[in-house]
Amino acid sequence: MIELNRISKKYGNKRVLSEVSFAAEKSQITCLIGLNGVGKSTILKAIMGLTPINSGNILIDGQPINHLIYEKVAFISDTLTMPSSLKVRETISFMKDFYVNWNGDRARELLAFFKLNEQDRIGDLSKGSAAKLNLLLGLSLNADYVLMDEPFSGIDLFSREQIAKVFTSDLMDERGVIITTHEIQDVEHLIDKVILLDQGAVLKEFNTEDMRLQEGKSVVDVMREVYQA
Ligand SMILES: Nc1ncnc2c1ncn2[C@@H]1O[C@H](COP(=O)(O)OP(=O)(O)OP(=O)(O)O)[C@@H](O)[C@H]1O
Repeated sequence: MIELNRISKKYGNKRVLSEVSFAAEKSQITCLIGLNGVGKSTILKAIMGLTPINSGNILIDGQPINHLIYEKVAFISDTLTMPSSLKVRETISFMKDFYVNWNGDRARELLAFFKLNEQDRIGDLSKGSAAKLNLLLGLSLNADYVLMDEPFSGIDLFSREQIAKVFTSDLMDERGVIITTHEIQDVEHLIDKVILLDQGAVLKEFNTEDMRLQEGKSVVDVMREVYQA
């Protein structure tokens, strides 16, 4: 389980996160939702130890963040950070050399599933193909948890459907996933838990199935209630 306990974060004098607490469990997809600038990416970066927090703590399987984080947690940011001159094949080869937990079979599987061409240069990839490659690179790590920042951003309908399919495949089986997205209708049926954020704080947290069964409300219904109140 990834646990955030009352974490707060300031950039300079600007408070971005205020005592944020939630837990994301294995075998579940937890979705962080909030308007632009509410602090979703900052939360993911804090979990990865990429940005220091001012107070609170983060535990991964009961342990504070340590140097083994990259073997336990894969972080798929919203942009592909590989040099544009590299080919897809070279990028995959780089990952294989760099990460001890690289899973070559899974990479080949995803390469075929996304119909990516190994000979294409990163700089020549369309936005959708770059997002798919980014996903491939993150999901080909044998990590217990996957953090995804806006995997659907600016991507066409069919590519979004293809990416959403990966969420229900055995690639995700036991993993704990935390995703941020504005494209809630693409993932509504896939997510287990929602954390609604506003001004750096948790406004509401709920299990999507319980919400449907007990109150007959979709995620969008709850968002309307909460944000338009
Ligand atoms: N390195 C930084 N230095 C200063 N301020 C920052 C930095 N990174 C983010 N911020 C500010 O922190 C706030 C939260 O940013 P963050 O990127 O976490 O929001 P977000 O919810 O992911 O936004 P979006 O939905 O637009 O991706 C914003 O006001 C942003 O301007």
